[in-house]
Amino acid sequence: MSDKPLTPTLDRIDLPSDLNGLSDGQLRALADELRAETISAVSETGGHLGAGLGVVELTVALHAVFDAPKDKIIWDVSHQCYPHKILTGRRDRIRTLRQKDGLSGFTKRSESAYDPFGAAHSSTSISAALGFAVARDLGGEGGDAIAVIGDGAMSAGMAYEALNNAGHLKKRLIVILNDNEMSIAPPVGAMSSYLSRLYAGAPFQELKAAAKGAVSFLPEPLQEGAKRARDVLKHMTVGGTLFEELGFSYLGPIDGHDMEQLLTVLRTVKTRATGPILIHAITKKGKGYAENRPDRGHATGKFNVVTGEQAKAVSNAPSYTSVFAESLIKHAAQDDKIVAVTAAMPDGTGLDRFMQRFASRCFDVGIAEQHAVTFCAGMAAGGLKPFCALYSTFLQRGYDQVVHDVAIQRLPVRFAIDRAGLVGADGATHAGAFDVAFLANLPGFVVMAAADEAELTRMVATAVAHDEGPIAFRFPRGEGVGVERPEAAEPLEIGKGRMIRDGSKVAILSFGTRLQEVEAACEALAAKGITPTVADARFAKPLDRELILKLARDHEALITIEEGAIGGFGSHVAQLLAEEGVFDQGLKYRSMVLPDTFIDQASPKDMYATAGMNAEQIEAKVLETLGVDLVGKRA
Ligand SMILES: Cc1ncc(C[n+]2csc(CCOP(=O)(O)OP(=O)(O)O)c2C)c(N)n1
Ligand SMILES: CC(=O)[C@@H](O)[C@H](O)COP(=O)(O)O
Ligand SMILES: [Mg+2]
Repeated sequence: MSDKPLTPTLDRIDLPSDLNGLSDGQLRALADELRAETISAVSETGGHLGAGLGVVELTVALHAVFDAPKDKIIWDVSHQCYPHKILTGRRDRIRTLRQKDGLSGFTKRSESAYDPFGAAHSSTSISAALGFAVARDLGGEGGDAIAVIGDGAMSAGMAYEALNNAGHLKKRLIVILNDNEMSIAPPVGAMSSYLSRLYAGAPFQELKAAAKGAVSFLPEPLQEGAKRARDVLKHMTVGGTLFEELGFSYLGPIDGHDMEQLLTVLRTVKTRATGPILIHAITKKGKGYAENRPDRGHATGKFNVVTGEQAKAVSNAPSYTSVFAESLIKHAAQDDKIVAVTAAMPDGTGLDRFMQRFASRCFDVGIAEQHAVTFCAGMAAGGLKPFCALYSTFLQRGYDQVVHDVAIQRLPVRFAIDRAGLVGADGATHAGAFDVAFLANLPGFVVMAAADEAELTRMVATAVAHDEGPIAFRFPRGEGVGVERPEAAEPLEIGKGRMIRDGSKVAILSFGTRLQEVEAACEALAAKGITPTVADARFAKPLDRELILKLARDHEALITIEEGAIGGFGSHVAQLLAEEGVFDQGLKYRSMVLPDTFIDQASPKDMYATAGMNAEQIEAKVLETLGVDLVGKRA
C-alpha cells in the first residue's frame, strides 16, 4: 500500500482555475488534503515545512478568490510556497523540490507564470507588489497585487520603506500579514511585541462569529455583495493601528486557518478595496504536523511521516558554524569587550550558544542586516569588539553600511561570514558567491578564508586581536574536514599565507576550503608524475605578495582557486602579477572561480561540479595549463 495520502479533491486540481466549481466545504476539504500532500512531499525531499503548513488555508483561499496568474500573488521569502506550487501545476514535480534539476524551494519566475516574483531573501514582497500595482495602473498587465509577508519578515526596514511608499501612492494593493509569532527562532523586537498586542486585544471569537454569520447569508457571496461585506469589514476594522497611520486600511486580526473567515474577508476585499489594505491573519507555523517543534518545523531533513524521525547525516567532524561559535565563546570568556550580533539567525550562525553564555553581550536584531552592520559599527566606535555574524548572501543587504559606516571610518568590526560558497539545496539565492569581491576592493579591509576548521579557529583569534580596522573571515556551510584544532589558537600574521607542499612546474594557490579538493587533485596528479606546489593564501586582502611572487617566479604556471565569483581573490592576484610585470616573463596564470552564471540548487558537490571546481576538474586544469594530455604526456 502506498504511504501517500488519499487526496480525492486535490486529485481534481491541476491549476487554480480548477477551484472555481468547488463549494466552500470542498475548499476546506482541499486544504486538509493539501496539508497532507505537503507533509508527504517534504518527508521525501526535506525543506522548509513549517511555513508552508501555516499558510495552507490561506493558499487555497487566495487561489479560490483571486485569479492567478493575472492577479499577482507574491510570497515573501517564499519558503512557504510549496502548497502554492502544488496548486499551480507543479504537483507532479513536487517531490523533486530543492534537488538537482528539480523544483526550486522558492518562487521563481522562470519556473512558472504563477510565480510572478522570485524571492528567498526576506521582506521584498510589498515593494514588488507595489511595483505590479503601479505597472497595472499605468496600463501594464495584471490584476490585483497581493503580498503575503510573515511577522519575521516584518522586522526588516525594507518592508516599512514599501508601506511608507504604498500609503502615499494610495494604489489598490493587498498586503496579508501572516503572523505566526515565529521567525526561524522566536521573533524579537518592539514590532513583534506590537503585533502581539494588536491581536491579544482583539475580539477573535466575535470576529469569527461575524464572518460566519455573513457567510450563512451568502450562498454566492460575490453576487450578494455589498451589505454583508460592509458588516464584516465594520466588525473587523480596528482603528488606530500603525498600518492605518501609514495609509493602509487594516483588517483583522482574522484566524488564518478558518476557511470561512478567510474566504469572506478575501472576497470582501476583492470586491471593495480601493486603496492599500492590510489583512492581519493569525496562523500557526507547522500547523497540523510540526506545531510542537521549538522552531515549529522551519526546515527539516527527510523524515518519517509517522514517527517524525529525521534522517541524519553522519559526520565525525564538527560544523564550521559550531567551530566558530566555540572559538568565539572561548575568547569572550577572556575578553569582555567581545560582543556578537545576529540578524534573526541565532541557530544558523551558532550564536544561540554564545547567547546562552553571554546574554547581555549578544544581540539578535531581527531580519535587519543593514542595521546589524551599522549597529556593530557604533559598538566598535564605542570601544567594543563586535562580531557581526551573517551568512554571506545576507551580508549583501548591508553593503552600503559596510562601505559607508564601517570601512570609510576604519572601524574594527569583525565579520564572521558563514555559508560562504555554494550552499546546496537553497540554490542560487543563497550562494555565498560575492563577499570576497565586494569586501576585498574596500580600502583597509582584511579579508580571510578558512581552509579547514583549525584555520577557522586561528582566524577567529586573528579577528579578536585586530583592532586597526575592519576584518572578515569566511567559512562554508556544513562539516569541517576533521582536522585537529589548536587548543589556544594564535593570531595569524596579517597578510601571510602558508606553504602546504613543495613541488615543481605548477603552483596552486588556494583561498578557502577548496584546499581539500586541491590536495585530492594532487594525489591523482602524482600518479601521472606531476607534483604541484600547493599554498594556502589565507588572505585575499592584504595579499601575501612575497609568497605569490615567489610562486610565480619558481613555476611555469600558477593557478588560483576560490569559492567565489569573478572579481575576488584571483582578480587581486592577477592585478598584482600584471603590475609586477610577471606576465611579461611568460607565466601561465589561470584563475578558478565560480562561473559567471547563477547555479541552481543541487548538492554542494554537484554545484561545484557545475562550477568546474572539484578535484577532477582541478586536475584537468593543471594538465591543460601545462599542455599535458590526460595520461601525463606533454602535447
Ligand atoms: C534578508 C534575509 N535575512 C535572513 C533570512 C533568513 N530567513 C528565512 S525565513 C526567516 C524567518 C521569516 O519569518 P517569517 O517572515 O515570520 O516567516 P515564517 O517562517 O514564520 O512563516 C529568516 C530569518 C532571509 N531569508 N532573508
Ligand atoms: C529560507 C532561508 O533563508 C533560511 O531558512 C535558509 O534556508 C537557512 O539556511 P541554512 O539551512 O543554511 O541555515
Ligand atoms: Mg513568522
